[in-house]
Amino acid sequence: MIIAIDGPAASGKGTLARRIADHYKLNHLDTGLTYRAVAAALLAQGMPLGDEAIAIEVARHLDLAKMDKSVLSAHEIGEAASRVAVLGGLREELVRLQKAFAAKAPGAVLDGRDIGTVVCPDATVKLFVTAAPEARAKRRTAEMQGKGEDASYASVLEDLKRRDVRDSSRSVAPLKQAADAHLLDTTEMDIETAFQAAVDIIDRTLAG
Ligand SMILES: Nc1ncnc2c1ncn2[C@@H]1O[C@H](COP(=O)(O)OP(=O)(O)O)[C@@H](O)[C@H]1O
Ligand SMILES: Nc1ccn([C@@H]2O[C@H](COP(=O)(O)OP(=O)(O)O)[C@@H](O)[C@H]2O)c(=O)n1
Repeated sequence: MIIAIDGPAASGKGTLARRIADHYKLNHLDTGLTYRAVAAALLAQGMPLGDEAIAIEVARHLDLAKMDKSVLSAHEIGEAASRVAVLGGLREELVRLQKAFAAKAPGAVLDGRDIGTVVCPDATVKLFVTAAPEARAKRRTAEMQGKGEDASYASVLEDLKRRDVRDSSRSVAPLKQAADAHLLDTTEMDIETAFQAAVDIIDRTLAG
């Protein structure tokens, strides 16, 4: 069983993906971390984020098990990740790794931007998780402040909107809802309510 979860930044897709994987005893891959890991490596080497040859080389040596979320979740790495994510050759390399992860038993939950459209077009269930930009910015600001990062609501909102535009308008694998994905708008839902809504959709789909 494969569950594909896509959506914009800070919509809650990662939180849902982790809980759903736990609930159905599936593996979980946060595919955003793969783009973040490549961006972080380029930044650390002082290389331009548009250097596709080096980005591909980094991706070829990427070990999914060694990606450190606590380091990679930094706000500026998210911005850099969306810049490398426009590179088609890099995407091919990362999608290869993501597909191999999804193929392993007993199945997986993957979250990202193009899971339902490109990585797992035949997923058992597809969710497109969204929320109003203001709700997402509020969540991300609280998350960053909770980790002691310096964050203002206004600048986080501006950054998220800019990233949404870049992710939705790029020519390769743009962020978009797959035709057969279920829309889950979590603007007015807390985490528990969103999780229950997702489980309802998944169970209904599995029951046919
Ligand atoms: N429905 C929700 N209501 C309130 N906060 C939420 C909700 N879903 C997620 N969060 C919080 O918002 C932040 C971003 O969630 P996350 O799952 O990391 O989003 P994404 O993976 O889409 O970027 C986290 O701090 C998370 O705990
Ligand atoms: N499947 C994916 C996952 C992430 N990405 C890119 O990677 C960036 C960071 O993704 P993320 O999921 O870690 O970001 P958040 O939604 O957690 O803020 C996104 O803005 C996208 O540009 C992508 O292009 N395709």
